[in-house]
Amino acid sequence: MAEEFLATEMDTAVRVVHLASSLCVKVQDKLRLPSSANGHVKSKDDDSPVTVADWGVQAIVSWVLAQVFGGQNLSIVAEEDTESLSKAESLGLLGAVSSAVNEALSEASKYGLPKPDKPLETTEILEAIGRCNSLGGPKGRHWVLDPVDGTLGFVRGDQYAVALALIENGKVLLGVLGCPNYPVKKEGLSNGCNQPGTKGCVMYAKKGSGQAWMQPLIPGGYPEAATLLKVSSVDDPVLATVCEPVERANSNHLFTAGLANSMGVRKKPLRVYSMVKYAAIACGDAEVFMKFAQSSYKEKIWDHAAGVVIVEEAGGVVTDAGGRNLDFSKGVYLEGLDRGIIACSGQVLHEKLIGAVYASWESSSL
Ligand SMILES: Nc1ncnc2c1ncn2[C@@H]1O[C@H](COP(=O)(O)OS(=O)(=O)O)[C@@H](OP(=O)(O)O)[C@H]1O
Ligand SMILES: [Mg+2]
Ligand SMILES: [Mg+2]
Ligand SMILES: [Mg+2]
Repeated sequence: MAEEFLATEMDTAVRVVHLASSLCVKVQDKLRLPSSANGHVKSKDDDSPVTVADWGVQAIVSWVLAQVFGGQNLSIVAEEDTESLSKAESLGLLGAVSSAVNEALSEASKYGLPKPDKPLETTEILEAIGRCNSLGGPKGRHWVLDPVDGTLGFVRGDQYAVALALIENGKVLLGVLGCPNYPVKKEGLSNGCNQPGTKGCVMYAKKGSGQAWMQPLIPGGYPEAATLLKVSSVDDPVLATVCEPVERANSNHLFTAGLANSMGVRKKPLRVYSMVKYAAIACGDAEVFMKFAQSSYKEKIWDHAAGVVIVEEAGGVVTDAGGRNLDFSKGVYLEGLDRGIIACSGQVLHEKLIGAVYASWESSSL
């Protein structure tokens, strides 16, 4: 019998996101200790934070993908690089990354993944991180990774996500989101996620399957059960929950409040770090997600690829503010994006929101 399309890719991606999420949980716990907080976080040139977890996840995902699919023709587009980590003054940080990576990889077989014969040397870890320097593009297969999305949320002990997607010829074929702090609902648990009282899940979907799935995160291993995800059936804006980025610098809160108000939304917006916003739409906890960054900012593919396919396969709609599909074929950036990104649980809310965008744009340029 022919193997199911992308079966190995999907299986590997889901398993490695579980493993990566376990690394993040441990690092986030350590960040709570005042003694290690500073040593595990660094500022990038744009003043955004990067942590042991960002580099650690990028290293293990890259290493596992290379083991399973061969390093030769592997293309990985990912957020982090090795520049600051390779500097002499970063020796302590590199040591912390190395410990986190080797601790996680020592558990890899519990996740059904390959495991190194001996702990990886720091040179191998830097190589794995540095290999993820592909620029993507319109042709061929590219893995797309945001090792920690919402790093600000991560360092603040809040929501964040591990996001891995596979793009082929510009289309997102599969997406996986690890959401270690996502509150898994009781209703979800009754359907097979049999870990009462836990938080944390991994969501995943394959393009065109019409299905999106959620597994609980379980400590130290890979779960048997998965639950089907479905977007909310609410299409009345009065009942809808709108989510958006926490930081004003990342999305225009005033503009989105105006849009929400004009489409008839009454509830206060839910401000959540990271692609957990896509997760909330996919599993029916929210109905609308909007992000309107400053016009000088170019959205990156790793901030959206996994979330978009999961929301779409769970029954939702994701477009730019002009109603067009996001274009993942142009390299690292979502080139040609019209103003902002909107994701809705269904067509009705989506049409109302697009209408509100047009009305507001016309009135603002009068
Ligand atoms: N100026 C600006 N405008 C818009 N977006 C930006 C900007 N700067 C960064 N980023 C990217 O936003 C990612 C975090 O988005 P969030 O939706 O999680 O924002 S927020 O943290 O809740 O405010 C964040 O992802 P991570 O770096 O992976 O955390 C960035 O890729
Ligand atoms: Mg990100
Ligand atoms: Mg990131
Ligand atoms: Mg970042």
